Amino acid sequence: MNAMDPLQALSQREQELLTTLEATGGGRWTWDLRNHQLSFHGDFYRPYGLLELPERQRTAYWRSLQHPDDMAVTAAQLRPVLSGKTKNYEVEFRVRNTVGSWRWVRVRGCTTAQEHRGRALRIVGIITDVTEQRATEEALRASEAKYNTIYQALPDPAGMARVADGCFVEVNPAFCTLMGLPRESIVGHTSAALKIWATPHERSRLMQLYQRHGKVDKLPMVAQRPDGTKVHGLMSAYPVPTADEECFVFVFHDITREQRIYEELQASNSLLQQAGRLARLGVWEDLPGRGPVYWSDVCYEIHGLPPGSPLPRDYVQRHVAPTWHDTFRNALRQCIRQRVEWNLEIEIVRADGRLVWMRALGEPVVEEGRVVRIRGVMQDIDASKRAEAQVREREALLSLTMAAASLGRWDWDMQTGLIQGDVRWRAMRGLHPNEEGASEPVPWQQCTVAEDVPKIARELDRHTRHSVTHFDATWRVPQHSGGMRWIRNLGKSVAHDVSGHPVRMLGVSMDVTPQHEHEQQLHRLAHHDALTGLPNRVLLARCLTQAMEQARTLGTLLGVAYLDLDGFKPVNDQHGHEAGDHLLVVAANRLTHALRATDCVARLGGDEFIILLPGLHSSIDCEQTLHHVMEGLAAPYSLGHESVTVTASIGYTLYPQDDADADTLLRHADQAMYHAKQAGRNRFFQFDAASERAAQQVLAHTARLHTALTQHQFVLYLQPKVDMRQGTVIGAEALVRWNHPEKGLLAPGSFLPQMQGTALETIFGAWVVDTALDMAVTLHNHGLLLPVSINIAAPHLQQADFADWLAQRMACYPQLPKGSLRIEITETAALYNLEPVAQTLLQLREMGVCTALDDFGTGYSSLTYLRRLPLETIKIDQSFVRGMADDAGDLAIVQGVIGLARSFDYRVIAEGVETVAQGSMLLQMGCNLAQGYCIAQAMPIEEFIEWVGRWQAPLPWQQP
Ligand SMILES: Nc1nc2c(ncn2[C@@H]2O[C@H](COP(=O)(O)OP(=O)(O)OP(=O)(O)O)[C@@H](O)[C@H]2O)c(=O)[nH]1
Repeated sequence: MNAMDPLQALSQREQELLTTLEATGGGRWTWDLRNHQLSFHGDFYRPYGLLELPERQRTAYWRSLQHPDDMAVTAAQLRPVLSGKTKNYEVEFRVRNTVGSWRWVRVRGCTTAQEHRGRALRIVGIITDVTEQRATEEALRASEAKYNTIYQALPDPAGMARVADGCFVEVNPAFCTLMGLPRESIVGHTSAALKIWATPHERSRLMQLYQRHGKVDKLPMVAQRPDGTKVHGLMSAYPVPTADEECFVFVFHDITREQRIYEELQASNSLLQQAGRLARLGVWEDLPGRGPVYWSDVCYEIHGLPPGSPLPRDYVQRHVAPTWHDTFRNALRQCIRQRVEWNLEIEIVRADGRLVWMRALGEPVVEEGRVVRIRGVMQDIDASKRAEAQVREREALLSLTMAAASLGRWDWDMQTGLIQGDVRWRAMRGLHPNEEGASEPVPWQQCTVAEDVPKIARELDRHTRHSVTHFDATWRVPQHSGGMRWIRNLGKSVAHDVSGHPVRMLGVSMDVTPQHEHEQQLHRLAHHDALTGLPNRVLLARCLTQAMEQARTLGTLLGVAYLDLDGFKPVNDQHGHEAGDHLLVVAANRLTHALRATDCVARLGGDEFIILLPGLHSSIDCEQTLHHVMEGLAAPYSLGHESVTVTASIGYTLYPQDDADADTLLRHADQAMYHAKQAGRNRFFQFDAASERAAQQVLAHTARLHTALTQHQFVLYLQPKVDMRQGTVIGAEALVRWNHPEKGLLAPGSFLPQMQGTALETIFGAWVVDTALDMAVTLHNHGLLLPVSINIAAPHLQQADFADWLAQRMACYPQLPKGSLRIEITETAALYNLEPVAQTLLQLREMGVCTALDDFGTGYSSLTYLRRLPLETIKIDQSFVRGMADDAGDLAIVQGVIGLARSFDYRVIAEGVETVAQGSMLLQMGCNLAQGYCIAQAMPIEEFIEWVGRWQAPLPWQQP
């Protein structure tokens, strides 16, 4: 190279620099501040149209091209350069080129000349277009901001770490939040130091995979927070190229929530499984054309297969009962073709061959318009199905039974009071099954007659309060035909409200009309007399109780009358029993007609009736009615061609004047009736309380007598019987005395009559016999072979075994010779049936016991007795003996008796001989035997023995 002069070299150098500058696209400028001259060099200024302008216009034009927004910045940058504060100047601003586009230019300048105070005089510089560079920088800045935002806002923990030591280089806020640490505490530390992983093994696993594959993709890892809680996540790590050291960026995707949902799902799935097992509900899945692909354990159990065993390929063939093959296949087919759910109850064949009922439900699973699966549930319903069948069978049986028993069924809504029943129930109501509205519920009150409603309401009320018991009510149901049926209804509550009251009752109805009629008939029979139809004793008792209560309540009198027909027996005897019956029926009718409707007449039996007359005010009221009754009864009764009359004897009493109980009232009326009979019949008597009291006294007296007997207060005295002519003692009559502890010695007249007809009479008789026999023995022992006579009451003698009984008594005294005991029977005593008495007397005679007829002449049947009884002696009654001296009649009787005795060949003895004259008269009439005060009074046996030894007959008797 040739050497150049320095100026040439400098100019060349300048040219080279300018060329270099232009090659980079830049331009050069020079600013002469002294001359305010701005010079532009280079092609750079061409696109701005500057070089085409004359030199002097260029500065202003250039300024006009600048963007107004950048003016202030440009000026601000320039100010310190101009003032000389600084020499270098750099500014970027926008300039519009000739096509109107804004271009960014960077201007750099440097002060090359200054005045002495430092102010710039000349500045030179270059200008380059930096539009592209700024665009690139701007894009980079935007990208950086974008990524930073993502990085910062990323919800997953992320960061960068060194591969070499695992130190964290950068971490995002999510990472800090996860760790609960500030960024500064993390960056620069290793995961091991921070104990980020649940186990050290976690990190080594991560690093191994990273080393092996150069990255890690979604590795499941478990991190832990400083408080020890575990965080499940998926770790991804990628290498990041950095200048100086090998790093990787990582993102840890927190899957705690997913994990929790997964675990919850698993838990609920296991719960579902458990619920399925409990409900015997199995879950299954089928693939179309392939059959089952999944069965839960319950499905296996239902089919009797061990859980987990291979699923049956030919399910229908193997496990669906043949009768259900078509149904089941159709359901599956329709499910696939028409995408419809199905629900079947079918029988399946278990592995052990047993047929069981199963319910199966299926639904199609559609994906991309195609049924890809069928899933569903199955349930073992065998038990309920069989129970259902049993219920159906029972129901059928019940229906059959109910039909056979003609029972109707009903359902009673106790809240609304509506009742609804089946066909038979409706038929009982007289409704036709096809009748319009027949099956509609009706108010229960419409099912019966108004009279029965209160009774049913009471039963309903009772049942409501005690619903454990049955509802049981019988009511009447009117029929269209006009009749009435009796329907019994039995019910049981089946539902209750909160307070336990029944709200619904089910029950049955039965037609009990025949039973009811039968019952009524029985009731009639039980309470009425079959012959007359009048109330009987049972119904009377009820009526009487009611009438008594009514009388008490109303304060009126109740008449209770006892009526017995007079002379009814002869009607029977003469006209026959049927005629008697007819008369009774007519009499009953007459009685009914003679009485008021409120009165009551009942038949006790035979010809006895009771009349109840309520609402009376006095005995006059009662007697007026009874008069009327008697008149009615006394009218003639026609029996066939004949006509008879009967009368009535009535006794009555008035309640509560006679304040007795029902039975006693009847007894009182009966007693009064008895008195009416006694008084001659065809009359009525009111019950007399005074005579009742007297009767009571008799009873009390009898009791006293009984006590006296047991306390040995009775004694036998002996009254001698003598032969007046011979002056000899021929025997003694034992006469009883009561040695009364207070009243002294009482004669038999004061106590024997009260004994008559009572049970005591016989007991007393036994005592008399025993005592008399004792006395006979005593006499015998004293050498006195005298017979002792005792008085025997007719009832005692008439006892069937009297003779045997007496023989037994006498057998106790074997030492007594025959004839030691004699008996005397009073003819006034009623000897009804003479034949047996005659037999007894014959038997006695054989035993050596002779019989005397006492008080002869005072009775009516004396002659009959004499003729028919085997007697030995007759005794002339003392009343005739006492009167024979003054009364021709008595004398005639005495003579007659003596004559009769002679003709019947009886001995005759006179009683009550009180004077020697009477004895003489008797002797004259041919009666030698006598007893009486004139001879001796009755005396104790000791005295008697003594008396016998000293007695002598009065002289007049001894003369022939
Ligand atoms: N025809 C008929 N007679 C009966 C019936 N029941 C009882 N008797 C008879 O009725 C009679 C009633 O006897 P009494 O009352 O002593 O007969 P009476 O002739 O009225 O006598 P007094 O009552 O003493 O006046 C007896 O002969 C019974 O056999 C019956 O149902 N029909």
